Amino acid sequence: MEIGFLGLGIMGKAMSINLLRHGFKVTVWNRTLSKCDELVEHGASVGETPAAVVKKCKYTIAMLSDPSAALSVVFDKDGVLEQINGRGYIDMSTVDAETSIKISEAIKAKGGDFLEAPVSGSKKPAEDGQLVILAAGDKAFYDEALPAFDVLGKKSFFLGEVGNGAKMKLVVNMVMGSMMNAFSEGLTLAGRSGLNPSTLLDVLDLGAISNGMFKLKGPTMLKNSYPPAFPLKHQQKDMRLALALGDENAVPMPVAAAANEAFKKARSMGLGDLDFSAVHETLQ
Ligand SMILES: NC(=O)C1=CN([C@@H]2O[C@H](COP(=O)(O)OP(=O)(O)OC[C@H]3O[C@@H](n4cnc5c(N)ncnc54)[C@H](OP(=O)(O)O)[C@@H]3O)[C@@H](O)[C@H]2O)C=CC1
Ligand SMILES: O=CC(=O)O
Repeated sequence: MEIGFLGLGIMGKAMSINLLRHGFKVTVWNRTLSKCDELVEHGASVGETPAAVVKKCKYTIAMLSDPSAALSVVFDKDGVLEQINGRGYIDMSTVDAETSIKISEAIKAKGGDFLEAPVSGSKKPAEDGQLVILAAGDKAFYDEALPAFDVLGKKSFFLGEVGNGAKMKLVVNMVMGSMMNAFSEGLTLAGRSGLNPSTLLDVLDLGAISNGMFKLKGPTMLKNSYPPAFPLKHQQKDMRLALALGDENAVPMPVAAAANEAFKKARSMGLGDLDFSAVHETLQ
C-alpha cells in the first residue's frame, strides 16, 4: 500500500525509513526538497508538493515542527486539502488541540479522514519502531492505519475525539520538561557542592526516581554534549502549549512555568537546535 510522508526532520526521516524497511511503499515530501534524496536511496518516491503526495496515496502521514508548519502544509497552495477528498491524513506532529481540530474540520469538510497521532519517544525509539502513539479521530481510519502504527510504535492508544491526542502529548512533555530542569539543577548542585555528579547518576538510578531519561541523558550532560535528538526549541514549544492548556483549564503550574523560563533562556543563548538537555547550560 502506498503511504505518503510529509516532513523529513529528525523524526520523519527515521519513521519513513522504518516504514520502507517493513515493506511499505512510501512517497515523501519535505519543504527543503534535497532532504528527500536520502529517502530515495532507501526506496522512496518523491512528490513535488504535499498535494502531489496526497493525490498518490491512500493516506498520508505528517511529522512537522509546530502548529504553524502543520497548518501551512494543509492550508497553503499545493497543500494537503487540495487532494484530500476520499483519502486519509494523519498528523503526528506535536501541536495544540486547537490546531489539530482546525485541521480535522477542514479535512472532513473536503471529504477526507483524519487522525491526530503525536508520539512519545525520541530519535532512537523512532529508528527502532518503539514510539508510543497517542491517536484520536476517526476510529475506522485508526483501525486501517494500525499496520503502519505497529511498525512505528511499540504501543498505540486510541484516545477518542480529536484534541485528546494533542492534550495527552502536551501533558507528557510538560512533565518531561519539568523533570529535565530538576535533573539539571541536581547535577549542577552536586558538582558545585563538592560531590561527584557521576555518583549522583548511580544513586538516582538505584532509587524510586530512576528513569530512562536520566539514564540516557545524564552521561552526555556531564560532558556538556547535546547532540540533538529532541531539539530544545521543540521542547520549549511544548511547554508553551502545555501552559496555555493549563490557562484554559485554570490549572496552576508554577513548576512548568519555571521550566519554560529556563528553556526560553536556553533559546536566547542560541541553544534551540541542540538537544533539550542543553537547558543544563543555563546553569553553567
Ligand atoms: N525529536 C524528537 O525527539 C521528537 C519530536 N516530536 C515532535 O515531532 C515533530 C518533528 O520533530 P523533529 O523531527 O525533531 O523536528 P525537526 O526540526 O528535525 O524537523 C521539522 C520538520 O518540519 C519541517 N518544517 C518546519 N517548518 C515548516 C513549514 N513552515 N512548512 C513545511 N515544513 C516545515 C522541516 O522542514 P525543513 O527540513 O525544510 O526545515 C522538517 O521536515 C515536532 O512537532 C516535535 O515536537 C515528538 C516526539 C519526539
Ligand atoms: O517529544 C519528545 C519525546 O521525547 O517524546
